[in-house]
Amino acid sequence: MLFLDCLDFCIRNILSFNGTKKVWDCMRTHDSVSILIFNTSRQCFVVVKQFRPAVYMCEVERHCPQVFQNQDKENCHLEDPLPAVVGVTYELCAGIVDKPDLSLEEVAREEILEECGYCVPATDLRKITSYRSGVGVTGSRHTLFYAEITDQMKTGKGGGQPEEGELIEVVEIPLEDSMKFAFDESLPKTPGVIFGFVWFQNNIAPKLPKK
Ligand SMILES: Nc1nc(=O)c2ncn([C@@H]3O[C@H](COP(=O)(O)OP(=O)(O)O[C@H]4O[C@H](CO)[C@@H](O)[C@H](O)[C@H]4O)[C@@H](O)[C@H]3O)c2[nH]1
Ligand SMILES: [Mg+2]
Repeated sequence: MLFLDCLDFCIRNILSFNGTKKVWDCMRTHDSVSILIFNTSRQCFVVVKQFRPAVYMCEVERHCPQVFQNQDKENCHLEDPLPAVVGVTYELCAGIVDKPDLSLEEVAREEILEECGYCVPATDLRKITSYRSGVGVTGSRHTLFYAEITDQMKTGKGGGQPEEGELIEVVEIPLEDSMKFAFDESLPKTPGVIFGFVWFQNNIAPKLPKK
């Protein structure tokens, strides 16, 4: 495959100084977007809670390492399964970029509507920045947007697309609690939540009207 030949060539170039050959497992994934959503009516962030199978499996391994000792087994059966809640994380509203005819802003707009139920014009989305996510395994590009919403913009319930296996709970985090929330390690969350809340403190909070 051209892609792999090219990668092998690059790696050989980088490492040719000592002749080391590097073998690495990579996964090709879609780029993605996420949105830091702030409700100006009630001064709170809107985030989502989702069950993540990979997070759940890490917790299974932490609690019952013996389950993974026989690596050849394709399906592992747990006699006493951990509750699903150990695999649930707080996240920004987000989505994969899998519709080539839509701009990143349009993908973000669709995700806000599907997952959180707010109708935001794509032109109202402000790009914060983009970065590489999952650099150890995937290396895809992730773009972070900021959106302000009001209660009047709520047109649906959100919750994602159950027919695609999505089960999403919409959660509001009051601005005054957001820094404590961001650094509370007992609440599992993505780096995007922490970065987004800190970005807001530096860029938006100083301009908010004083109460
Ligand atoms: N949510 C989130 N918050 C962040 O802060 C955050 N920071 C990074 N990321 C990364 O963004 C990517 C896309 O996010 P999602 O998994 O939420 O993508 P969706 O398009 O909404 O849904 C898909 O996955 C579903 C299963 O959950 C299926 O059912 C759907 O069919 C399918 O389209 C993921 O790589 C995730 O690592 C975040 N993602
Ligand atoms: Mg999503």
